[in-house]
Amino acid sequence: MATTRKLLTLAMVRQGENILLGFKKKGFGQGKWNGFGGKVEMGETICQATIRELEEESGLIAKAMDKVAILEFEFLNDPVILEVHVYDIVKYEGEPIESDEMVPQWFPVNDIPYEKMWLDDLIWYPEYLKGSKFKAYFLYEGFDKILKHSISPVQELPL
Ligand SMILES: Nc1ncnc2c1[nH]c(=O)n2[C@H]1C[C@H](O)[C@@H](COP(=O)(O)OP(=O)(O)OP(=O)(O)O)O1
Repeated sequence: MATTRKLLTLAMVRQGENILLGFKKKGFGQGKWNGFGGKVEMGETICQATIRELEEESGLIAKAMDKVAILEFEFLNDPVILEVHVYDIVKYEGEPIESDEMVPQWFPVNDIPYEKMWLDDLIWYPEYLKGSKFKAYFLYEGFDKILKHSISPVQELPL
């Protein structure tokens, strides 16, 4: 089966011991808490898409960011691989506001609502919270079962 890749972004916003998550009101991942992001559109760089999606979904304007991970998601019997570029938003302006897609809320990092998040988050958030840079791969069967995964630290990530 020939595979195709879809590029997506995910912006992580942390302030000290708190992390900002958004409750997805509609679309893919509806009913889950997640970082802020979406598809990279035609003619856009991954960085531009990260900034646009963060503003659209949370109202925050990214001023400095650092790529921390690339996550690959494959779904059994689905030729589309999701390649999610994860950025730590180091500096931003504005206050979180509810959007059409997301309801933002701060959570203490030791009380992240993993039971209402993607299963894979439980695996890679701890790496992110440690400050590591990494690549990870997840093979899902449906949306609620991970058949296989790998996670490996890296020194550098491509922009
Ligand atoms: N498994 C998993 N864990 C953590 N985060 C994610 C996943 N799968 C994902 O797709 N994501 C992230 C990556 C993106 O940030 C969003 C999905 O974006 P989506 O809502 O599909 O993209 P938009 O461009 O905003 O969508 P529409 O506006 O076209 O509906 O979840």
